[in-house]
Amino acid sequence: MRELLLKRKSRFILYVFACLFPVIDQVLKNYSFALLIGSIEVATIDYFIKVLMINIAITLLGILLFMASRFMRISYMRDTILDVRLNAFDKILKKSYEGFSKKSKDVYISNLVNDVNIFEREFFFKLINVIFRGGAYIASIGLLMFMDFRFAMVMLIISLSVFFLSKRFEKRTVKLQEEVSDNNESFTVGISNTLNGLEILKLNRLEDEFLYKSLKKVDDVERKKFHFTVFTEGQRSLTRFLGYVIFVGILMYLLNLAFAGESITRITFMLQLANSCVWTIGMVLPLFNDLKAAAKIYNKITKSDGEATTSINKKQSFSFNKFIEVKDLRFSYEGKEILKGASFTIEKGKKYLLKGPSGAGKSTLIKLLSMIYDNYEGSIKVDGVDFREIKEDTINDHVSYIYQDVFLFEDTVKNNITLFKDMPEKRILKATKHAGLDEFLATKELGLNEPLMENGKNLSGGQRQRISIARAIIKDASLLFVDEGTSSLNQELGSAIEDTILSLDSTVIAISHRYYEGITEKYDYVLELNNGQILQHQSQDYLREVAV
Ligand SMILES: Nc1ncnc2c1ncn2[C@@H]1O[C@H](COP(=O)(O)OP(=O)(O)OP(=O)(O)O)[C@@H](O)[C@H]1O
Repeated sequence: MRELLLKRKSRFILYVFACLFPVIDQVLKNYSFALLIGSIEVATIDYFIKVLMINIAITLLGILLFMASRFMRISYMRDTILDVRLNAFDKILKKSYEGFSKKSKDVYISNLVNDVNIFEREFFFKLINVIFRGGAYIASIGLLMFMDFRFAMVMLIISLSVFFLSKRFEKRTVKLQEEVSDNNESFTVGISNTLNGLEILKLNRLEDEFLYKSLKKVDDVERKKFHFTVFTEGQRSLTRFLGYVIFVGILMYLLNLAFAGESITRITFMLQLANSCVWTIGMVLPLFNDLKAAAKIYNKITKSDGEATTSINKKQSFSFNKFIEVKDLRFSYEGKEILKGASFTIEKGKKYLLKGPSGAGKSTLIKLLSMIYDNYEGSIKVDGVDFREIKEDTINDHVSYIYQDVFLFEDTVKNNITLFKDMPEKRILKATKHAGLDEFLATKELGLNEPLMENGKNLSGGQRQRISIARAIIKDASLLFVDEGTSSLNQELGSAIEDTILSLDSTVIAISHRYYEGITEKYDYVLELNNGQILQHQSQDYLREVAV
């Protein structure tokens, strides 16, 4: 939190000063009010007019101070909130794929929207109040020390006692704010799931059931917010009540001074200063707890979860010229063993067809070979270098993927294929031709510049798949992973695309449940995954055996 506020140190100091401007205004107003009351005692029209002029001048000064304070604070707050959003986004982007996929993406959306909003709403509003009230308290107690040292010391001791009392509420306040944040996450995930499956819900007339579930989640969020508000307001009420009790004591003491002959102006001014101390006790102390809660939210959305987000200890870069050797590979999901000592070798330039029953672990194996997971046993080495020593980001330039689930950006066909890189048009057209996109592009007035809707909503499944295939082809990567890459294409196009994939120079490791006559035989090897083990076959032999 401190590093965020002090990132712009001089502007933060200016911000604190700006928050203190109203303190000057308040002290001056207290004094001018005391003069006004005191004018009853003096009882001359000249004195009254003088006091009135002072009051008007102080009111005008107050307006100027308010405007200056706001102007000086606003840009600092705006830039700091922008930093919070950037830091929160940065934390998500720096996550490893494995770390990222542990939570639903909607949790991250909730962090970026709900939590940032909580922070924005709570933090600066509370901070300005703490600084202003804290400043007013120090100014008031300082002036009181000049006027009546003993009285000021008693006020100080009372304030410290209430401060320690309110500290006892801190833990619970932070916890309740965290619960609000967690419930916001769960609500966002629930709503997103409902919207994602809306088509199925409508077709099966399940809307009411899901509406009820959503309402329940809204209810949970609101209940948590209510608990938080009740608890924080409860604190405020308690400290306010203590404030009233203290105020009655102060009033009795000042009445005694008045009976002893102290001037009305002085007594009124002391009353105003003491009042400002009492209100500080009543209002600032609970705000400290609210600030702590907002800071906790900031840490939650911007600080690392403790998982390794970068590969700082890894020194090697990915380079694949000969072999990838997998030895005795074991991998489990939460105790469920998927790979049980698989060993095989991938030779550069060869084409591998990964076969196995549904749920055998084929996609998992591809994730391990593309360095998405690293919590495995055994070893994976590329040209003799252990995967665990290779920086994850260095593999990206060497690997392409064609998956069944295609992600498309809300941008042109061209940018979706080149992934926003500058590439010669000739190279793009070659890739679109190989991916079977020519016919589709010919129907579009803007051709490659045809805009796509969010995730390619305006395309058919096959068209989306072909764009992803062109994206993989154009990358010209040394290693190409294909997971059911042609499943949404018809037999004719699927076989043509698979033929294209097999004609690339890349080493191909593909999962496919489809058999294309005369094409599938072009794979060099079949890796058969069964019961966590890999059996490597010459593809011709394997396919002949299966056909029999
Ligand atoms: N992130 C995950 N967390 C926990 N279990 C998982 C996860 N991903 C996959 N599994 C489980 O691991 C097993 C292997 O899944 P995987 O997707 O690798 O199989 P597959 O052979 O590709 O299956 P299919 O041919 O049906 O796509 C399955 O039982 C699956 O339920």
